[in-house]
Amino acid sequence: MIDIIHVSKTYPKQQVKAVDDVSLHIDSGEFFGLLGPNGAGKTTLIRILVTLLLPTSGEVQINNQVLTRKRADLKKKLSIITQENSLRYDMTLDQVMEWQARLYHIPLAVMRERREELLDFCGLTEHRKKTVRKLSGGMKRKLMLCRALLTDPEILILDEPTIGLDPASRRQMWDLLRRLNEKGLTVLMTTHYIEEAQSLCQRVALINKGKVVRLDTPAELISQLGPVAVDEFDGSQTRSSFFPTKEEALAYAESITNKFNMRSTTLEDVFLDIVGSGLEVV
Ligand SMILES: Nc1ncnc2c1ncn2[C@@H]1O[C@H](COP(=O)(O)OP(=O)(O)OP(=O)(O)O)[C@@H](O)[C@H]1O
Repeated sequence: MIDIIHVSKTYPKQQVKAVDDVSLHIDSGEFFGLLGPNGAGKTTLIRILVTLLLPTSGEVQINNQVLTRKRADLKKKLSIITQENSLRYDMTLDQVMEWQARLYHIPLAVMRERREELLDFCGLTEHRKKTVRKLSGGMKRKLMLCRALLTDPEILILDEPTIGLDPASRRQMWDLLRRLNEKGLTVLMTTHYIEEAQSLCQRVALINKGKVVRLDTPAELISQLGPVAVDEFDGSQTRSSFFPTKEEALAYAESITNKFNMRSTTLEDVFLDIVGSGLEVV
């Protein structure tokens, strides 16, 4: 499990407070989402989680032990997939995995066995002799997933795992992540695709200006806003209103003259409501 305890980060030169007193507890086996607009502090927070950045104050604990750069035993439990494609284009898939094994001192025999399993799991076995430059965007993402799993982490951290992927590749990645989570892997991810968070995450934290402004299950966040939405177009823009029941939504819809559409509220509505409302902190 991960405990983020009163973590703040100020970038000294710019004096930007990117993360502002964030505390979060993420259980073992949880699928957890960090959502927030551009510049909210999500990437900074996950870089702190994997000790790529040091917090200005506060600490991170893994299984109740303080994480520092020197704690190789704790760092081994975490694996990160960053937003950037960090693969070498001249390497084959097999070579990418071998390279990773050497970096992490994984014995060759162990690497071979895991590589077979992981390439098969991600549906990449038939492409193993190709160089990275010949892979599609979706395949590259899957290879980054295989590489991140080679060290057999307890916690997988993903920064925008499906950015730039087409809908089919995105759903394939969702299935892989779901299956990994079902096997017990703790998953923490950031995403701008709110329907992705709604579909995958057991809990989400909404972050803005470095602070956690909401933390709950997607279903609870939707229920708090009102599970039935009425969109009305007033001739220049669409406005959404939210209601606890269909009856109340219908009563409202009948009282207006604008064209309307009634639908289920989504996590995206919650996100837009919070981000657009000046954000009161919980
Ligand atoms: N290396 C850096 N030096 C100075 N300021 C930075 C640095 N990295 C990020 N920031 C600033 O910190 C704040 C948080 O940025 P961060 O990248 O963590 O946000 P984010 O939520 O991940 O954004 P996005 O969704 O766009 O990836 C922003 O104001 C950003 O400009």
